[in-house]
Amino acid sequence: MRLIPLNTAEDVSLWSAQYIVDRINQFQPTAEKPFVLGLPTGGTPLKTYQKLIEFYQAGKVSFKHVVTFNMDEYVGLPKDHPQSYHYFMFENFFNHVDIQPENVNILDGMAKDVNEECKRYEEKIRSYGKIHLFMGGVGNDGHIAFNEPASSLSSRTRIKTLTEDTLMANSRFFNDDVNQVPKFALTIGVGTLLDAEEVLLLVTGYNKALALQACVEGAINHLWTVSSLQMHKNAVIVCDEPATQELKVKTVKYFKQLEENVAR
Ligand SMILES: N[C@@H]1[C@@H](O)[C@H](O)[C@@H](COP(=O)(O)O)O[C@@H]1O
Repeated sequence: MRLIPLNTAEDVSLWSAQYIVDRINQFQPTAEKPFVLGLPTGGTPLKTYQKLIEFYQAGKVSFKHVVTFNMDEYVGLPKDHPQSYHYFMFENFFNHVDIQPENVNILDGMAKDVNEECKRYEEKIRSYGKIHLFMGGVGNDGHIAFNEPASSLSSRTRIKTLTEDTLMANSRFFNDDVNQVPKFALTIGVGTLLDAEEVLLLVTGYNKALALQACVEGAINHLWTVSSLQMHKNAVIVCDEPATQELKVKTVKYFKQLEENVAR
């Protein structure tokens, strides 16, 4: 695991966007050999998307041969609902870059047969071999995608019931009315995420401090599904200073020193 402790959320967005751009450019994607990128929604990655758009506008990256898979989607929200993850992704990212719409994959939360939809999604990912880089955020309770506490650490894409904590946290997008938040979501599994070649996790703000502690210092535990990243061969976690509040000073120092050595 690599932990990159930065100062501000702004630093996290710039670092992560640059990292993604570098990965895409190193890969030199073509129509026959596209770069496969996993993507999250939420407040945390918003600025990363803005930076990616800026890099695209400056001619530093193209998404023409990038295929994307989003992590999750609410059940029962149509694609044009302003709080659906479909809407979020097109509004905040896809509409502003040169990605080909047929290369965008997002779970269909309106599917008649959700189990079939989840199976189809897994098969589509497999048809590309693997996801090269999966960017993610984390919930206050340590959930990754919508893998709520006690999700199996080998789970695959499926429907999940959202916890009270998540409904409360996400009610800020639904007029602060918890009753408007969908109770179910389709989500990639922890196993699906761990299959990616590389995972890039963004963690910002005080309210993520316990989740970051569980991820970096805690034992692997299904109650904090983000801790599963300890089993991944290539997990990079980028955080701001407020998110490190619950980490030991020694832990932060250790990872900072490692990064200084990398830079030299
Ligand atoms: N399913 C999403 C997660 O993928 C996201 O990581 C989390 C945190 O979102 P935010 O970045 O807004 O704190 O919210 C939702 O529950």
